[in-house]
This record gives sequence, structure tokens and C-alpha cells, in this order.
Amino acid sequence: MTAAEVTLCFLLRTSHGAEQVLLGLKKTGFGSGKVVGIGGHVEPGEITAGAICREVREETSITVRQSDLLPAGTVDFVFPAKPGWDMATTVYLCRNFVGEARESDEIAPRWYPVSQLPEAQMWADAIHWLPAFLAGERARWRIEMNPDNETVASSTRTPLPVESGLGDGQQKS
Ligand SMILES: Nc1[nH]c(=O)nc2c1ncn2[C@H]1C[C@H](O)[C@@H](COP(=O)(O)OP(=O)(O)OP(=O)(O)O)O1
Repeated sequence: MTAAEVTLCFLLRTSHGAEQVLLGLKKTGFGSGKVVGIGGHVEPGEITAGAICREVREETSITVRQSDLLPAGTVDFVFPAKPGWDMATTVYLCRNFVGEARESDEIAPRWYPVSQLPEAQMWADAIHWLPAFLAGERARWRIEMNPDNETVASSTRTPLPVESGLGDGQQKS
């Protein structure tokens, strides 16, 4: 089964001298009840950068321009006991955006200090890859889950060269 194409964007800001990242409590669907990154599925006909701008706006009311997206890498989430959940994720950071985060039907967004991520409320794998992306590392990650679909069986990281474009302009057919 082919992994679903999804995308995540981590908005960053500095508040009172501390760096913060926008995450959100997922209220519906996949990962409901967890604190997750902002994002979702790339729809047919969309490029990944267009999809993430749409998802950020739908989920948080914040406007992000494609030209302000900073490609960070990818995460392949692999669920061997549930292959239908496999996702190929393109990850962006963004420091330039317009608007205030507002709750949507899907997500209750909240700013967290980068140094104090809400690890216990997130997917167990997030602490493997998220701090590295937030520290500016660019990489391709592969996360394989255990049969419980919750705990991590393995995580592997392949560094990306700084100039890599990550195929941002590719259109999904
Ligand atoms: N193991 C995992 N750890 C993690 O932190 N995020 C994961 C994950 N597996 C999947 N995700 C993320 C990637 C993706 O952004 C999200 C699932 O996409 P969506 O939020 O779009 O799902 P939904 O089906 O609820 O919504 P729609 O796409 O609107 O139908 O879950």
C-alpha cells in the first residue's frame, strides 16, 4: 500500500526572548486527543507547499506564503500492523506569517516553548525527530511503529545537504 502524502509546518516565533513553536490539540480524526503538528493531506492537484499553506489557514486561521516556507526534510511514518496509516510527510518551518492562531473544528492551536515540548501529549515518535527539525537540522527520517501503533520500534535519520530542494514544486497526480 502506498503511503499517504501529508505535510506539516512548524511556525516559530520569539516571545519574551524564548523561542516558541505552534502545535495543536487534534480534536477530530487521526491522532485525535494528541498534541500534533499543524498540517494534513496533500490533495490531488496540489503541490506540497500549496497544501501546507491551505492546511495552516484552515486549522489555525494563520496565513503563510509559499515563499516563506523553509523546507526542513521529511518523515516517513510506518505502521507495519496498519499499513493504511503509513504517511510520507514533508516538513517545513516558517518564521514569517500573518495573523493570530485561532481554534478550528480540527485543531486547538497553542504556542509552546521549543525547550519544553509537551512530550507526554504527543505521538511517542515526535521527540525523536521534532527537536532536531526545530534546531535547524535538515534530514529525512523514517519512523517505524511497534504493533501497538503507538510506541516506536525504530527511528533512522539521513542528513540532507543544505541546498536540497526536497521536490517542493512537485504536483500530486
Ligand atoms: N506517528 C506520527 N507522529 C506524529 O507526530 N504525527 C503523525 C504520525 N503519523 C501521522 N502523523 C501526522 C501527519 C499528518 O499531518 C497527520 C494526519 O493527517 P490529518 O491531520 O490530515 O488527518 P485527518 O485524517 O484527521 O484529516 P484530513 O486530512 O483533513 O482528512 O498526522
